[in-house]
Amino acid sequence: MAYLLKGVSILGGTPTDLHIADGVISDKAEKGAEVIDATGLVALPGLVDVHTHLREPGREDAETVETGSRAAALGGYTAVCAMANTSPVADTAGVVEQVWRLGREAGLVDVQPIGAVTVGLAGKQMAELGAMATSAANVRIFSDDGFCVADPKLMRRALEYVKAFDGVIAQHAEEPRLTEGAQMHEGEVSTRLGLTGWPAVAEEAIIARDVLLAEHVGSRLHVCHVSTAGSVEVLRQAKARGVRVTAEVTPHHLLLTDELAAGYDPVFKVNPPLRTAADVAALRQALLDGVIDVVATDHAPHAVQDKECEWSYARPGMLGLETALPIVLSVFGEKWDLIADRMSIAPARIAGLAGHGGDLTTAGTPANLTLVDPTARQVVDPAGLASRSRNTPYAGMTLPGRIVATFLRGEATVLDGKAVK
Ligand SMILES: NC(=O)N[C@@H](CC(=O)O)C(=O)O
Repeated sequence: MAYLLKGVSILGGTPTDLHIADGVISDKAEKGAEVIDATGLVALPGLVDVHTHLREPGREDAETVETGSRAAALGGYTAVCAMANTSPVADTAGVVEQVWRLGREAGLVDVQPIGAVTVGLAGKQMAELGAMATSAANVRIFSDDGFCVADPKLMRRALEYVKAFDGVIAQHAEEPRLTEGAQMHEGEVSTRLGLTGWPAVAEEAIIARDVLLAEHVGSRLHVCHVSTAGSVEVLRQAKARGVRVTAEVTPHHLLLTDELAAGYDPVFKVNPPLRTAADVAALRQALLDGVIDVVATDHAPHAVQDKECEWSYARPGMLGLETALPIVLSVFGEKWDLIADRMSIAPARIAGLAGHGGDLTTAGTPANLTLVDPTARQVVDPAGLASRSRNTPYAGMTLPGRIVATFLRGEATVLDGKAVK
């Protein structure tokens, strides 16, 4: 299939014609190419999410690789990294290969499995990292996300181990003793509501420890869902010293605050919790500065019974894939170079996904891209989402930026704002 995107603006530049043929960007017109009128549309390299929960195997009632892939494509993504906290846990070559195969069968985005750091995410014994790395799934990111690798000796060994294949440990930074029973951010609002607090220092202490460990062993560390101003300062100092650390922030931590817990609606319960307006401001600045490298969704679908219940019983987590770009656009405006770097180029580099985050002006680049109408406004309707779950914190909000089309290796996965399959 060949396409001609007529009058498209690549990263907000002067309108031009973009040719796609044989899976790549082409420098010449192809006979019989399907013409898409792209006047007013912006082309971005396909978005890449380094932190997605797809729930398969085990919780197919909340999401499957296929439904999550469809949500991703509709959100402008061409690749997602699937977190390991499935059931069974993705801690063996067998499970990561299963997820990878399901992703290929769905064929809507590249699904790159993340492997667990420890067996069963239990934090006791290192999983078979080497076997996962050399499996067909070619795992490079390892994470116990949902849980912190709290044991410093185990963390050190894991960091050392992945050096052999240029892997990276993605840490869920949460000191477990400091967050026992935690329900929301520890601060004024938690005191007022009488909910047990999750103090900022529980995140900052682990990041501080881990950057020192990564520095000591000369290995790569990635910090998941950074949520506090203090964490930003720890990262800023570590990067200034040359530590090999990268970090992500979620769309929800760039927009929402702990005040939302006041209504006790569990849709706003998430881990790490929503923080204060001062934290939100620091995270925004850190993304602009590059102290935080990427926006990652932490797309965390949950079944109705796990969310529509009492706050303290609800699972933490929010949907993210279908709203990430609109949220980032609403926060930063049309900063296309920033958006392309933080949502595609840098995440592709961190995850080692060659072929994603490429230069759309160069012929031969794999045609992984998305077309956005920045002027369109859409009201978020949970019932209209492609995800199998409904736990979006943005219901009823009007957001800018409609994803019009997405292409994976030159094949449309989304056209006219609708999934092709
Ligand atoms: N981010 C979340 O709030 N939830 C994650 C895991 C976790 O980090 O707790 C999930 O898998 O649901």
